[in-house]
Amino acid sequence: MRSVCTRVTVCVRAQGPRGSGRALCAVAPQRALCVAVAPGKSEGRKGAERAGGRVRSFQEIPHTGRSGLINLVKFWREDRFRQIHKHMERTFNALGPIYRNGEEWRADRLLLNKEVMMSAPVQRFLPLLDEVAMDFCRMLRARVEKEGRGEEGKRSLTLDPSPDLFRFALEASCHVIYGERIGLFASSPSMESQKFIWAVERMLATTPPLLNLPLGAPWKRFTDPEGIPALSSSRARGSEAAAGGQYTGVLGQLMEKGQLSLDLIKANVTELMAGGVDTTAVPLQFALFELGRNPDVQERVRQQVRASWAQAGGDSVKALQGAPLLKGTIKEILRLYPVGTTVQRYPIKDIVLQNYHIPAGTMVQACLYPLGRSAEVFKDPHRFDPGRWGGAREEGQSAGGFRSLAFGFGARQCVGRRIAENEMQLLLMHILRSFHLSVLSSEDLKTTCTLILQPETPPRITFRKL
Ligand code: HEM
Repeated sequence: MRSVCTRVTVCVRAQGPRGSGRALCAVAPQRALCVAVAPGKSEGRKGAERAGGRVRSFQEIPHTGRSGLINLVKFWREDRFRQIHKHMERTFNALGPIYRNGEEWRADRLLLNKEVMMSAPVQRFLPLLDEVAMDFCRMLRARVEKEGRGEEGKRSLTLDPSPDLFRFALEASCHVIYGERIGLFASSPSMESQKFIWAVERMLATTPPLLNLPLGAPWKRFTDPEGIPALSSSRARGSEAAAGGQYTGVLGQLMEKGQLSLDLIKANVTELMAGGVDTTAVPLQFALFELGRNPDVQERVRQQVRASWAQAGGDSVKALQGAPLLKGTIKEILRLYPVGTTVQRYPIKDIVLQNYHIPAGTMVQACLYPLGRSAEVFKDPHRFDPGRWGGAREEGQSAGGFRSLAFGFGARQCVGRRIAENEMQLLLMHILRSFHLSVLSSEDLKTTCTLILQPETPPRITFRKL
């Protein structure tokens, strides 16, 4: 294993609702270790040296000098959780993910993977995402034309796109999960859609406080059949559509195949909904900002998109394949702004990290924010460069695999990964074909950690029609 530095400090246990294992902040664990990947070069930093060849004990790991509880209280008092990613950047250096899962969980997850991770279902739901991405651009073009400045056909409009990006992510998630549009880009959504939108908004708003409490009434509402309004109608519609060979969405597919119990389907669909909205809406804000403040990069990505679009004859799915810089843009955004700031694992047996002994059961967190901004891992780490994720490895860089951990890794990696990647790439592709992007100020965005990493103030973007 590579040599890494370790540094213990206050840790928050990341545990999603219903023990989902998602990257969310909650209470202090009994024993925890935060780490960020660093290559062998880091050997020699404080605490990293070998102790006469022996493996150092867990107690010898350098720490902040306070007990976890005192640290936690201090964090609460000073409201430093919002800046925990910066705190990690200052304080952590190291790595060590390993993990376990029950057999039962694994069997269910493999069934879910068949609907959302494998290439065949992804190909089936891509057109659904594309339809929403194209609608978003149509809506934005109409708005720029109506409210923008400048000569007709070339108008520009400066706005905070975050509410529209949230609506886009919600509409796209619903289309893939339920196989149905909820009409967020329509001038007035139907009452059923409106109720659903309120339910999802409530679910997202009640999640952070509930992380510190046992499963409570607000979350239970989402596990009741009424909490998933689309469930019953989807069942009826699903069998009709499936009979006609039509793609019915993830929910329809799961119900059609009947391999998971209804309870598990409800749980998984709820989790997909909870995990799939702001996780994509927020990186899209960062992406528009970075493309806006890096016009040369923006132009390079646009040229590739245009060439690929022309070659694909206007087929979005094919065009994506010919524009790897779009994928690089997403990877680059998640490197600089990892929406979930850590990935956690509990080693099932004792391990050695950076020559320290880590007992089994210690929660080990890989801290993605400092990892993504480390000069030891990425050349010129503060430069926004989608091209760095292309085939050729950067000079002096080690194997790429664990440099991109924003979606986690292994069997427990983000189950919505393919949805998220494609949804974001498709939207950026259509935006770049339609608009030139710029920002009023190219100063770094201030970020805050409220459940996920996001801008303190959403950036305003100028969209100029092309
Ligand atoms: C840029 C977007 C996203 C990022 C960066 C992200 C990141 C992550 C990470 C780091 C994990 C934990 C993985 C691990 O421990 O190895 C996770 C889990 C999860 N994500 Fe995402 N996610 C994103 C989008 C989505 C979307 C769109 C959905 C749903 C459609 C989703 C649903 C989930 C679920 C359900 C889990 C729990 C999986 C399990 O434990 O089996 N995520 N995500």
